[in-house]
Amino acid sequence: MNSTFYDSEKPATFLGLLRYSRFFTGSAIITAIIAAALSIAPFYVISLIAGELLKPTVNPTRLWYLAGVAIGLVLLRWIFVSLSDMLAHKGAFTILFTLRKRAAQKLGEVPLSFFASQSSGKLRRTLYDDIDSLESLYAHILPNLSSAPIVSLSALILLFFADWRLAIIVLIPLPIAFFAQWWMTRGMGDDMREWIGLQQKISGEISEFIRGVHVIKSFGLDTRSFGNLSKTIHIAVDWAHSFAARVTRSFMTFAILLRGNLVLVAPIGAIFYVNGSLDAATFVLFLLLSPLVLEPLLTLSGALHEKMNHIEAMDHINEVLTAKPLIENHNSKTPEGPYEIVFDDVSYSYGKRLAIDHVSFSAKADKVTALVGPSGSGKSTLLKLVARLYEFDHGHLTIGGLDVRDWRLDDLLDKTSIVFQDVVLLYGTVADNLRIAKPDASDDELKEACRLAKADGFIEALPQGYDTLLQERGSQLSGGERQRLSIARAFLKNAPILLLDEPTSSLDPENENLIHEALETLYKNRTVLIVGHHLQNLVSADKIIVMDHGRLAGEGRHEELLKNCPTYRILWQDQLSAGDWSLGEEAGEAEEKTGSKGQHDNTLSTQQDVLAEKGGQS
Ligand SMILES: Nc1ncnc2c1ncn2[C@@H]1O[C@H](COP(=O)(O)OP(=O)(O)OP(=O)(O)O)[C@@H](O)[C@H]1O
Repeated sequence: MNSTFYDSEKPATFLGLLRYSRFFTGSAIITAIIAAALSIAPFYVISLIAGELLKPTVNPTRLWYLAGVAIGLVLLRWIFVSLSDMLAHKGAFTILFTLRKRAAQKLGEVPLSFFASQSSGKLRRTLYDDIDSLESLYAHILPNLSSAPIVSLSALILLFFADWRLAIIVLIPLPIAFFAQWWMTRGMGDDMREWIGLQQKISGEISEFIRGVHVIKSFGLDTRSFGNLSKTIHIAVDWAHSFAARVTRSFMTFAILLRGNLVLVAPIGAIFYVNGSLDAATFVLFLLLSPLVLEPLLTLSGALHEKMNHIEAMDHINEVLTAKPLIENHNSKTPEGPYEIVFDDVSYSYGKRLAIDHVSFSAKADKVTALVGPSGSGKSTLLKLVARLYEFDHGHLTIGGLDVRDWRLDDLLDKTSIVFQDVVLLYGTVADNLRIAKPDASDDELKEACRLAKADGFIEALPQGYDTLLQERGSQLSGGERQRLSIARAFLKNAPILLLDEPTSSLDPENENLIHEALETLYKNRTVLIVGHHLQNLVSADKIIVMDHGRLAGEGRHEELLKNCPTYRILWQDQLSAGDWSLGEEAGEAEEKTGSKGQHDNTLSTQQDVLAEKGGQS
């Protein structure tokens, strides 16, 4: 992650990217220019043949000779065209590959907040479509652009040498065509931007559609219910029709005017021929070459249209390439531990939305600190700040005495195990997914970690056990199974800092108890920061931090908070009510029980105990 093979944060430019493939693209341009020069030569030879044929006595040997030369030149031109095409494609794919690698490297360096500001559809379009679209630039447009002027210029020079009067006639449509083109394409740059914006919108909405299709189905709705997507597609189709009509009109006018020079050259050349001021061979040469003088301008015009697309694509690519990476201080020495985590007046906003508001607290080394609070109060954000997935805006955050921004990122990730609510499983086997936590883990280590995480049972029941290929995002596993795999990863990694964001949120009560036993083992001698909603599972935490609307509402042990922290008391009471029993007597029972369970009771579930008792009684 630390090694960069490019200038980080520098935007890419069309010319700058050529340095990734100097040899191939340079050779492609040279061979395209040679091919262009060769494309004029056969016409000259053909005009000589025509002149020969119009002589009173035809020399067959010379005719055969000239025909042979013309065919040879055509063949030679095709060899250079093919060579140029092959080299240009090699060059283009080298550039695309390097650019994609550069973008992927940058995505690995930016904080998670970068992804929050981009829709996944847009990002995918940038990495795939926008980068792919540059292929036509380097493989086709660039060689064509380099050779087109050569064809024009060499044909024009030849014609000026042959007859300067008629050569001027050849050029007459040029200013008229340019004026017409400019007139008809005014304001199209903005239209193009609008078009690209529409495409991005569709791409984003398609991603939403795919992500949300199960919700649509589960509510018995059909695809017509995706009003936004279909509305955007209809707007895009109407827009594309009217835009295509405008582009076609302007392009056709330009093309007709440029190709129209023959309309002037043929009659005026005929007059010159009849009055004897132009010989037959030269006249034929003009008839053959006149269209070629201005025709390459059509290539140039097409390339300019394409360039608008490419400018837009390059803007998107540069949004990724110039994104600010996380700053690393490579000189700092990673602390050896113990790893106390201290928030000192820390604030963080998602854009303009303040999520953490001047929060200060410490999570003692090798102790369990629980983060609780109403939904949206900022608990998960605090965990993400510790793992530096987001960069806090204000205050200080230290781990083991060192500012988190001074930690080497690799070391920080190395010392931290994270279990999130949304478990990310990648395409690969169960074992591959586990080894993300420890690439060199032996099979026995995998099995031991899974045993501790209570994941061994279901893995062994899979068709190929640890070698079972997981479908996309592990969709053949239940939420609880995916979560247990994630906990197994934490066991495997064996890091001294443990960040858990509702690790048991997808588990049924039976599994939840099992996992809590497993987690108790995992907690030993680690600094643990755990976000949880089920307070009854957290009452024996060494410290509980209560968050409310991004602020610290209280801190301490369960009993202290029940007395001193209204937010906590409300949360606790809400949970007792949600447990389907009244707050009166039984809530009191629960509190009493909590108090009586002592400071280091490992069975964390007060409410479950009470409920179990209720079950036993009934
Ligand atoms: N990526 C994001 N972009 C914008 N706002 C966000 C983002 N993630 C979270 N927020 C907002 O920040 C605030 C804190 O969110 P956070 O997820 O930290 O809360 P939480 O206490 O963990 O919530 P929950 O218990 O529901 O998981 C919320 O108001 C949330 O809407």
